[in-house]
Amino acid sequence: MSHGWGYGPTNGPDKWEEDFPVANGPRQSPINIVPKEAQYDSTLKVLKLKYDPSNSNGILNNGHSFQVDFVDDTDSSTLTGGPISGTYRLKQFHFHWGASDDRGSEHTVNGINFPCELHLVHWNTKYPSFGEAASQPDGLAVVGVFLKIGAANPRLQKVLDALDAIKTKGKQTTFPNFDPKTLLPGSLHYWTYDGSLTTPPLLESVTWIVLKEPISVSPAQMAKFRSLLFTGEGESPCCMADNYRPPQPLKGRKVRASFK
Ligand SMILES: Cc1ccnc(S(N)(=O)=O)n1
Ligand SMILES: [Zn+2]
Repeated sequence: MSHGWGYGPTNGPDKWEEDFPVANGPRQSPINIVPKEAQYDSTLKVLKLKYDPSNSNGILNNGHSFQVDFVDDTDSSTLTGGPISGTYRLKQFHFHWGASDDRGSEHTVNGINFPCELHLVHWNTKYPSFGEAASQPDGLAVVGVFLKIGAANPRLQKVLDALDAIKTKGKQTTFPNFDPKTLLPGSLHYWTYDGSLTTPPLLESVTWIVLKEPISVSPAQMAKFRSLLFTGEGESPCCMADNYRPPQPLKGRKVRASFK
């Protein structure tokens, strides 16, 4: 790719291997999850997510999605338990979504797409920084949450109300006192497998933890996601949507389930 990666016909997921050959590696993400083929593992622990709302810092349109960044210089917002050992700190959360409600998630379940998927990105504190951790096979843990069309989700609204201030690429604003725990479903039952970042540099450093239960999002709220732009101020506008990578080959990996 002569220009930066993206989701268009000339720089989208099928082209990423040109600059990021790991795109064809053995543990790429996302994947299609087939519940009947997932192995129940009774040794998997309960997920423990402990988030301090005062750690939420800012919200940024990065030109591929938008992300809410967290102060991660202490162990005040962490993920422990589940399939991981040790302590992983929350770095940021972001979403992937479709131009229409029939697509948008990265992971699929029995080949079914959801309109949107939330990713909460955490890094292993056995490494000195997120950047260091991202290059290690056990460096990152991402919790994935599906969003399903239904009633408007009041917990999502605070995030969506901030999007008017970050419409174009590079715009950011403050986003204090937000508890990402409010975005989680009632059940923390999950599937887990060894994978990668789903956007370049596609590093194979992610323990994926995909929650079985979706949270709701209304059609009007989905329209809010789609009101963002991939493009910067003054550029010809391109609506931010279809910012998802399709499922990748499993290549012999096992998906485990924390539930029967
Ligand atoms: C922080 C980060 C970078 C790239 N990709 C991801 S993702 N989509 O795998 O969570 N997260
Ligand atoms: Zn993501």
